[in-house]
Amino acid sequence: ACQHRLWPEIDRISMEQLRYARLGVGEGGWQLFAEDGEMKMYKREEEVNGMVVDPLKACHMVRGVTGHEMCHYFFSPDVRMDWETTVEQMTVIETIAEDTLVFLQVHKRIWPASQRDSLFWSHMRQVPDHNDRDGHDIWIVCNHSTENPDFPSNNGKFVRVTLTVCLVCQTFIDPPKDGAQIVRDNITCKITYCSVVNPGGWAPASVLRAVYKREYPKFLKRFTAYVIDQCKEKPIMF
Ligand SMILES: CCCCCc1ccc(-c2ccc(S(=O)(=O)CCO)cc2)cc1[C@H]1C[C@H]1c1ccccn1
Repeated sequence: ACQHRLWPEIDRISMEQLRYARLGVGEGGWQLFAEDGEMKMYKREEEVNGMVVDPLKACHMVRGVTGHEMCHYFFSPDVRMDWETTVEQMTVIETIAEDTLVFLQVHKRIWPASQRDSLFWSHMRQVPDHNDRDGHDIWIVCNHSTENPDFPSNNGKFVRVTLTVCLVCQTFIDPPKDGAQIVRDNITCKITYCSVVNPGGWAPASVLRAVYKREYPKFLKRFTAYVIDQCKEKPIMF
């Protein structure tokens, strides 16, 4: 992977997104727009050329899974269609490394806008976390739009969205008493999910904001429930 032409960009954007995810929501005009238990969703209202591109930041605490497990299932193409209900087709068009893939996805049409597709590299990485006392690493998956001459955007069929997404997960362990073995009940995963999606072509602001408000909470709730369900009978992947 390190000699691939995209590697410098992949490395830079992944680390930029890690820093961005770890910034609090206290400053920068974030407004809380959805809450569900431990999940809090914030957005900023932004437009580019009259198109809504509202950045989103979701913070969540999930008990019983590790950050490695969360990122593993988010990254894996094999299970993508099990939890990603807003995607009609998903293809891995390039394998840059075992932790770095290029996806082409056709998204379900959102009436009255035209149907979208997305083409992005996806990179998963473990990052040592220096200021974490119990020394548990951070796992991140970063998805960022890219181009590929074999799959030109706006090929007449779909409008190509551009996106940058990151899922940053940190595992916290509440060690059991008397040195007993760690079980899932002793584990909590702190999740920060950030996304900026440019719709790629005009779509009514009211439609987009309504879709974002409906789809993002559903998406994150469904994904985290999926991972909890997949992991509960399996040995812990730290
Ligand atoms: C007129 C609609 C314009 C934009 C539609 C659109 C496309 C892709 C995406 C998107 C692309 C990737 C990701 S991911 O986290 O990398 C996982 C892999 O699939 C997530 C969401 C979002 C939206 C925006 C609707 C919004 C929306 C939000 C959550 C689910 C579905 N739709």
